[in-house]
Amino acid sequence: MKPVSQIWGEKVSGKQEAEAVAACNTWLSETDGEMKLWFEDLQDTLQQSLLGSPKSEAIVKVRNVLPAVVAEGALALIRSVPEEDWSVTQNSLPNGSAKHRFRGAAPADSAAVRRGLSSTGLEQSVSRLFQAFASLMAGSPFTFQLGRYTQGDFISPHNDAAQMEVSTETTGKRDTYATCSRDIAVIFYLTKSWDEADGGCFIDHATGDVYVPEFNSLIAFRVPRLHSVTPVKVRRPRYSIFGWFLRELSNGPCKKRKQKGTTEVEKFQQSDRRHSKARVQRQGRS
Ligand SMILES: O=C(O)CCC(=O)C(=O)O
Ligand SMILES: [Fe+2]
Repeated sequence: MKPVSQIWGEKVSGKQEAEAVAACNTWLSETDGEMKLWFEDLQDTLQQSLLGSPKSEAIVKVRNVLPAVVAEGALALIRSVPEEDWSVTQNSLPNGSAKHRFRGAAPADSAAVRRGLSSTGLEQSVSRLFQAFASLMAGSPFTFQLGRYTQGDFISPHNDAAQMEVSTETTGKRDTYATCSRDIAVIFYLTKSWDEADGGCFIDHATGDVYVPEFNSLIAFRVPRLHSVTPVKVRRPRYSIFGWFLRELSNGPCKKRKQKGTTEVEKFQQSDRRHSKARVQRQGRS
């Protein structure tokens, strides 16, 4: 980590960032302690409002999702992701997906998060963060990733509906795969002092409501739901953790993968590797 970094006009002390990351890691690793208690209320709120009967039509917004010091650590963590790990995604999907452009990093599904927990450094910290969010809907398979929108980035109206094959469990060296559809979308915002005038606002097309990304808050909703992100107007990055809780469609998990490189995370990782390779070549490293 740099001793003092200048990030789009924000002075950040490397020491403060390192301390925030350490506090975040400590809290997240206490799975049976404070974190579990902290998330209990949030779990109830989300599960009752999104899974209750009749099916909820509302978007749930929750403030102060993490203790303040942990949220600071999560922001420091996302800022410390190396530039080459951020992959641009823009209208590259052949399935007629909505127009969009933003950067994503560290995509992970349920099994990838479990594997990441036994690694070290940034990968472990990010996995812990994803695991914490995953506990909000314990038992559901999921996919999460880090998001970064900079000037001009956006997503045009779309409803998030998609099906995918994800690895849901790891037993020994073998992953179990299942065909899933997105069921609940969650977006956790990590950018400070963001105004409507900065763009990058979440628009709910069902109601016309505008959600300005608010530091340490999340929104969640049932998929499908038409929404968009307005173009970011400032150079300052808009950071988020976003993803979906999934519903298994197949009759029981499929034990064997159909084809190498077919899961959503693998596709992303392949494009990420191409992207990193291009950068490494440009930088003249071997
Ligand atoms: O970041 C947001 O506010 C929404 C992101 C979104 O809609 C998506 O990634 O599908
Ligand atoms: Fe979306």
